[in-house]
Amino acid sequence: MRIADVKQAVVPISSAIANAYIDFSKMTASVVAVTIEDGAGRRATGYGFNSNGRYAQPGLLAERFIPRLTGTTEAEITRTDGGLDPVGAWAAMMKNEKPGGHGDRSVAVGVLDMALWDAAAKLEGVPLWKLLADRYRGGPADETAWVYAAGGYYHPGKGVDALVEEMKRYLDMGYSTVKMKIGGAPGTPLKEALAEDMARIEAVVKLLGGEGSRLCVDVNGRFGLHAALTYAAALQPMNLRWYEEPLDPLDFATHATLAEHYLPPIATGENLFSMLDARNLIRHGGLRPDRDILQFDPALSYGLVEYLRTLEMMAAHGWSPRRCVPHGGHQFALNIAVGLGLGGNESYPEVFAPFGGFADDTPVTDSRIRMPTIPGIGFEAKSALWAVLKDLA
Ligand SMILES: O=C([O-])CC(=O)C(=O)O
Ligand SMILES: [Mg+2]
Repeated sequence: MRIADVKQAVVPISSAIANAYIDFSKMTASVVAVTIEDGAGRRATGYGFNSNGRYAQPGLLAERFIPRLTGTTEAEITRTDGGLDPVGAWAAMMKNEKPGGHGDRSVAVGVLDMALWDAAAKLEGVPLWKLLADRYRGGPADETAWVYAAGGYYHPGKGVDALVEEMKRYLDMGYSTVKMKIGGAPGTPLKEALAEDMARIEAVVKLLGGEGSRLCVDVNGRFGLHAALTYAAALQPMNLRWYEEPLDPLDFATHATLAEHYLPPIATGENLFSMLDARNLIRHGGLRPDRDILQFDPALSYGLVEYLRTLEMMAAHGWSPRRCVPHGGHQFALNIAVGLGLGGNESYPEVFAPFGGFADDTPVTDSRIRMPTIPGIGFEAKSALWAVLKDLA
């Protein structure tokens, strides 16, 4: 195995939407193409990108991670069975990086890691979900994955009617569970903000036939403990599917306090970027392995090599992989969900195109989706995304 070529580019992933913490008017993503030669005359190009919510990392890629990857030896990136070894590539990329302080470096490594797994599966001629089930699960992959429609963003002039219309479109597409943003009126007195959000939530729950268990709400880390508890008291009787990122993602003790007072599921983790951060959440966040949801996004958090460590850590703490529903709505996490038996995956039917969304011709039925069978992650089967990636290599 030899790294023949690595290309990178920065592309916009911007739109006029906002959550409670940021707007996406200037959001960018890094995309990479990594070409591998296997020494037996076969070549494969894998592609990677960094999900949404963190910006493109061209400097880190150009200065540190691409040179380390192209400088790897055959032995470092070849498995004993002859296949490409993303684990060895990961170790080479992380040489001379101190522990802790993950920041944006986990994004740069995650982009390259995605491309390496895409290439590894292509070299073996199998879809990534199958390669993962074969290498790490020792059993068949799941036949379908549970997916839910994430949206409900703030948008200038968007009122309750437009929110309900949006959610109705998701139901018409085959999703039965949806997610909306809340907590997006900072500066408004808490009582008024809560009243406004409860009107938005109740309108969507009404559309869902009164079933709160089909709605997730996402605060994007905006609340402090007082606001989180005030909302929790109002939300608890609605029995929502989950209450997401109510608090700062790294404030573990405060999560533990909230979890003592809010009984239905809490979801968090999309802004934790390493196995060690995830372990701190499990150790100190007071989350409950029988109901809470972990949303680590492999594309933002050092890739699948690190995600495998996170799953191992979870197992050691009594957490099933079914508690994981990754953030990001991308095909990489969907392959991981099906191949490794996670609880499902996020989906963005109307935002973050073309990086969000799955292969063409894989319709969602009852909030479940099937995988394409082409080799790799399946980017070539998603025409809008392939149009962005294909000229990179
Ligand atoms: O709005 C965002 O940053 C995305 C997000 O939280 C999610 O998909 O859960
Ligand atoms: Mg979120």
